[in-house]
Amino acid sequence: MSTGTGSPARGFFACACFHTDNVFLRRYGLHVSYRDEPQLRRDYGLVLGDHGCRSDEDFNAVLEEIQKEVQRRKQLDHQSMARKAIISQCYKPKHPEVYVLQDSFLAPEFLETVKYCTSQDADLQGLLRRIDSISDKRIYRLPVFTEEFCRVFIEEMENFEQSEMPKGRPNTMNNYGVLLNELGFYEAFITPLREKYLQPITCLLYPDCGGGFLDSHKAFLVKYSLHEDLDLSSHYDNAEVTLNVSLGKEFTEGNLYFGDLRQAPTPVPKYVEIEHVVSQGLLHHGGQIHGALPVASGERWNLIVWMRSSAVRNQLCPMCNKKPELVDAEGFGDGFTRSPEGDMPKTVDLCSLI
Ligand SMILES: O=C(O)CCC(=O)C(=O)O
Ligand SMILES: [Fe+2]
Repeated sequence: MSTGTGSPARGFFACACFHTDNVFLRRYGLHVSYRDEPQLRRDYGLVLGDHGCRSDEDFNAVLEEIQKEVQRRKQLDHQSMARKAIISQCYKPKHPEVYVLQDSFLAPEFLETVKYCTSQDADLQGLLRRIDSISDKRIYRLPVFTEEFCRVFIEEMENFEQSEMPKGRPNTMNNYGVLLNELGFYEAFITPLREKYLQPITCLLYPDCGGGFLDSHKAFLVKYSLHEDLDLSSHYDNAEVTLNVSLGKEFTEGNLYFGDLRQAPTPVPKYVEIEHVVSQGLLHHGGQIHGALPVASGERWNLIVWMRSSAVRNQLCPMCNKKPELVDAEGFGDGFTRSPEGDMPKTVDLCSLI
């Protein structure tokens, strides 16, 4: 199902768990699932207590936070589409040219790597000679954009931020940043970036996790500064493969850290800390537990592309670990499709990483 032609995405769904699972409680830095109050007390009473939620008042505040978040999620698609319509009618871009991906935005080394990956004799060993393997966790660093493109792209995002346009937030954990779908960046930028440039690379790096069968994404910018979000709690992405590109501007600290795969947590996780290199990107498995340390000064902007493979996630929703219960959604939804039983591509060996 390609949308590389610029036609809107069709036939994608979300999983019903979006309305119940992985609700982030900011003040305790915890993710919880919620069905009703007795279930919350039963499943999380102890761990909430350990995190300082002790009085009835604390517990009621938690309940209120969860109900507000669930309500927000129920209205999310509708509100996002409404914002997108207003933005497409009323927003005046400062740099309209950045909305259509050009080779000139991309680092020459990245273009070379893509060229290699699309050549007939490309293999993993050859690719690994061209990109940096950062740890044994299958995290890789590679140049992606030119520095000039990063500068202009952030300028465009700041122009949007300073405009009167309605703005959503990237996810429960990031309060600042930009949802690229609402700004109209998918059709001519993110979709071709995924299909034409990233997939040849991820196909070699993550063949066991749908890296060769990516068919949708969620893309956004995150922003950290002393007056806004400082850091990001530990989490895994709703993605098979994630691209995280450092765009600038000037900042200190704010390193990323990576632990185990969500499917294989060890009793004492070993973390690897990774610095940002402006204009370079990291590719990692979406299920790798990770977070970001606080920035100490300046402003940090990163482009995040959560890439999804329906062939993989139709079997098991990564957020609830069950067969997905499909619910209608706008656009790419959360990347699930209603596939006839057994249409999984033969070569995808369902993330057998346990
Ligand atoms: O802060 C970052 O660069 C990482 C963001 C991230 O992991 C996410 O939004 O999923
Ligand atoms: Fe993440």
